[in-house]
Amino acid sequence: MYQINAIDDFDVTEFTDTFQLKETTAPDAVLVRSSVVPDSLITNHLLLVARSGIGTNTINIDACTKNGTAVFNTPGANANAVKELVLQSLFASVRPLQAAIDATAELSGDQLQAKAEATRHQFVGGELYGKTVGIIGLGAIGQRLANSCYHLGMQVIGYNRSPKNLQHVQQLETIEEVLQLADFVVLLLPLSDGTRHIMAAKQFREMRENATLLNFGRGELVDQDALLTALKQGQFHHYVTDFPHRDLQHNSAVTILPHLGGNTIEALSNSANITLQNTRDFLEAGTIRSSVNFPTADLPFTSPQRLTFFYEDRPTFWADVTAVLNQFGLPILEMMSNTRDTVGYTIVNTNLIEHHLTINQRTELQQALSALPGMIRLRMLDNPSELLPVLELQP
Ligand SMILES: NC(=O)C1=CN([C@@H]2O[C@H](COP(=O)(O)OP(=O)(O)OC[C@H]3O[C@@H](n4cnc5c(N)ncnc54)[C@H](O)[C@@H]3O)[C@@H](O)[C@H]2O)C=CC1
Ligand SMILES: O=C(O)CCC(=O)C(=O)O
Repeated sequence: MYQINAIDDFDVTEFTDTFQLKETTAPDAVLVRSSVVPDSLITNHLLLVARSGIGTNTINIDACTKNGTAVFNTPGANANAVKELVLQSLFASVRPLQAAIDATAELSGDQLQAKAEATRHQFVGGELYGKTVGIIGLGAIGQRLANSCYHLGMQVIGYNRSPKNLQHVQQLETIEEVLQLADFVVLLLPLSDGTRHIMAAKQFREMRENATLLNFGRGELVDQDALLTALKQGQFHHYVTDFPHRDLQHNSAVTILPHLGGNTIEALSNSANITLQNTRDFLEAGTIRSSVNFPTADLPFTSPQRLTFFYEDRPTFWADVTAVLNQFGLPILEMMSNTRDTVGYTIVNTNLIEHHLTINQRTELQQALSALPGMIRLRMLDNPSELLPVLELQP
């Protein structure tokens, strides 16, 4: 039974046949929402970290890769939720609804309707129709947002590192070009070394005075000191962020939400289900779907055992593995292999029993494979399927 450390809340009721939750310091797997995964949990035991959500900036991916720990996320699972919150924030940017609601609640006595209507001049809003929205980051959320804004009658411009094949968005070559034209700038980028402070003093100078910047990507995409200076100097009008920071509080030019983008019943349930399924499939079968550091690999588990290899990709690696398997007389019944950047991942379906491997030989096989240069993590898995006959190893 695998030991899982759930840093945030997860309902694992349906998965208790494979794993149990335990607050151990050396878990086999970590489940996490947006909390930081401490490096201390990245021990030899740690097979995977599963992030319920898309952003993996709270996980030390490099350390996980070196440790042979797969990191999973849930691309697209909360994209609609974030899109809808950005739309809600765009509408809230042009119509002062909350102030109008609060003021109306304060009114009392007779002739309420007449009194309320007399306040309307204070709450005149604007319209999104015909305005220009600039979307920076045209991934799962950005694309959905672009379509919705187009259908609201907005001019939609955008920027993505690699241009996308999209209808309804005029893609520009630089962020600065977007900033010069947009009434609303929406940040929907992941946080990485390449995107940290992607909005800094130089970029704020390019923005329109009436513009609103909406940051639903990550707080650190914005250089906060430069942002506060730019707002003070009136370089742009308003900042809406989903990422609270105390230096942003009590500033009438800033609206702060408590990281609500993916916080809908639907998105939370989509993300958690995918996370738990990814976790079970990897623990039981070594299957890799939507990992940010392992290559994708999905091979039906049709054999009594399988071996999985995560390794530094080098030309003779596979010849070395085959030589060891031959030495132990082990067949490769089926295999699937894939690479990503400098690493590779291979699943080999095999049969240790039919080939009369004793428990000792099984250990020797594991040791010989683990010792191959470049091997980061080797796993030997028994088929969990109840349909296969129960196999007994000879002592
Ligand atoms: N506020 C919230 O609750 C949520 C925030 N997010 C944030 O939004 C980000 C985007 O989410 P998705 O659209 O689902 O991810 P995605 O991976 O589908 O899209 C990200 C896009 O950014 C582009 N990109 C990456 N680096 C870039 C750069 N340096 N310059 C320009 N473009 C670049 C990629 O090519 C991709 O098209 C997440 O990484 C996360 O940080 C995501 C979900 C919820
Ligand atoms: O709602 C959450 O837990 C996190 C959403 C988010 O920021 C993401 O998916 O990257």
